[in-house]
Amino acid sequence: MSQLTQSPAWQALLSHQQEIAPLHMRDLFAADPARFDKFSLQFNDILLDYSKNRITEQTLSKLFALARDRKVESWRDRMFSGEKINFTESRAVLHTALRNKSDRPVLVDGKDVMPEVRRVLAQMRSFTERVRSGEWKGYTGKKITDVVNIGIGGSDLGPFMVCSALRPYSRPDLLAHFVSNIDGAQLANILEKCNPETTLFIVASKTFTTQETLTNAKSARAWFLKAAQDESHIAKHFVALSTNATEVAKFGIDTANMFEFWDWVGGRYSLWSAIGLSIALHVGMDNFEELQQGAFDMDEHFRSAPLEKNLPVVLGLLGVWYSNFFNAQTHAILPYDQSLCRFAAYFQQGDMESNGKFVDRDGFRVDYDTGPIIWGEPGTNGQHAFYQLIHQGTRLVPCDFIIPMQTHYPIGDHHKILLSNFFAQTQALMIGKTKEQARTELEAAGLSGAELETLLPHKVFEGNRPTNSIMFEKLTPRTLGSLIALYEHKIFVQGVIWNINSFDQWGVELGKQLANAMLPKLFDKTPATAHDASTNGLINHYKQHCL
Ligand SMILES: O=P(O)(O)OC[C@H]1O[C@H](O)[C@H](O)[C@@H](O)[C@@H]1O
Repeated sequence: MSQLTQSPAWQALLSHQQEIAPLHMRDLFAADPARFDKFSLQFNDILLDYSKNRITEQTLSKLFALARDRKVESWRDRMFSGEKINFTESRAVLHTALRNKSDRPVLVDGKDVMPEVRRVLAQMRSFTERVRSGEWKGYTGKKITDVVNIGIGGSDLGPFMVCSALRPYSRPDLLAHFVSNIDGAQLANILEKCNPETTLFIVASKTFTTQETLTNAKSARAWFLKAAQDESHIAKHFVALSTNATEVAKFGIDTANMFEFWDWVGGRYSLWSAIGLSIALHVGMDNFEELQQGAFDMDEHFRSAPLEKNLPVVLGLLGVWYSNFFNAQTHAILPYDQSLCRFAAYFQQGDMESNGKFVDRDGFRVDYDTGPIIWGEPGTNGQHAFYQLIHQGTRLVPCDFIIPMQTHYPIGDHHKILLSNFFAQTQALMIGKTKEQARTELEAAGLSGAELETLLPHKVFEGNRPTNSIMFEKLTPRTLGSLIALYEHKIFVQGVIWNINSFDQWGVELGKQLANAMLPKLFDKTPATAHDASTNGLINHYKQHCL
């Protein structure tokens, strides 16, 4: 048994789970009118209601004891202070420094990184202002109308998610597009909409070695040069966001047009860095800094609030409760806000790349589950697609429901309808519908006898399905910043409890290695023999049909 699973705090939760499992939330609510007040927290304009969880006060105190036992607070302080907690890459983890709005220095290897952070922010401000004002011109003297961010993973998902979320703050004459997939379809579809004279390409890659990004960027350059004819025009239409100046120069982008960030920024935590340039272009630098400010607000809360009042800690511990003590395999993120349509996709990388690890910090295979499968779609679309399983399936699916109280798009009573669905779904998942209630309803509808009995079991909802509800005033840049940081720190808390390194991602390497080795063999007819029978068979099937 691992240190974690044999710890008294873990063992106490294991036996406590036996007491909680038979309890139904509707009885817990009936027994305690103050349950909402006890189990909800407010941070700025964000309300977190976690009362619809299978918990009692005892559960929480045992979960907080686990957090203390795992030294969550000291790990948190080590992260903020620039210690190299990403030990497999020997790196500090300092996305929080990128949005540090205080005058506190942040030291890496004894050197304050804040002057560099501020230098790049100023560079971003001056560049975005020139582009947005029209002072920065394309090669024929026209202003930029389209920005195409070419990147993948952390160099795509964050900016894409935020640009979609903050669309109400954007200008219609400066559009942001995103190309990530190596599948030429995506690049082709976007280039179709763009004019080379007025398009700015942002090549976003932390390492500047990522195959997809470099291939897409080369093709974009070829498309551009076909019109512009002259390589000297590239400087007006291509900029790079990277930690790797050497590779940027090799690619042919002048390093004067490079916006730098640093190896202590993880790819999936990089939207706060120069990787956010497309956001700053789309919504303006003031709004980008507001987004950072919102994240900084949450950082301050995470650093200073007692665990019991700490939103990221509470969310993290509830996730551990279901993953490890109720065997929940997944966690759904369900924003009732179309603008957050990429929020779950963003945190698929954020969470699954961070905590999808089977080896602990000491190199041992864990004997407990780590990161859950993250998924989700905006409400109400999900209701008409997969909610059936959440309501009546055999699996426990803890869900986060997220909604702004005010909409940027006040059309008729759309938003009230959206809100009513939001309120109703978490209630339905909690309360369910008993056999007796279902029977009464069927009888009221005129059914009886065998007909009623046949239908009855299908009309029962067990309920007792856990949800968190997150409500906030309006999806502003600042609130969005706080929300993203909330989830980032939740992931951190869980990684600490599970004793894993949440900041490396070796698991993405093997597939890349094998693909690189295979690529040169896809150009001639020589049958593949070097692999297993399935892989040989697939490659040879392709060769027979296409070469
Ligand atoms: O920014 P890049 O260096 O191009 O990396 C892009 C992405 O690719 C990698 O495979 C990692 O899994 C991601 O964490 C990263 O965000």
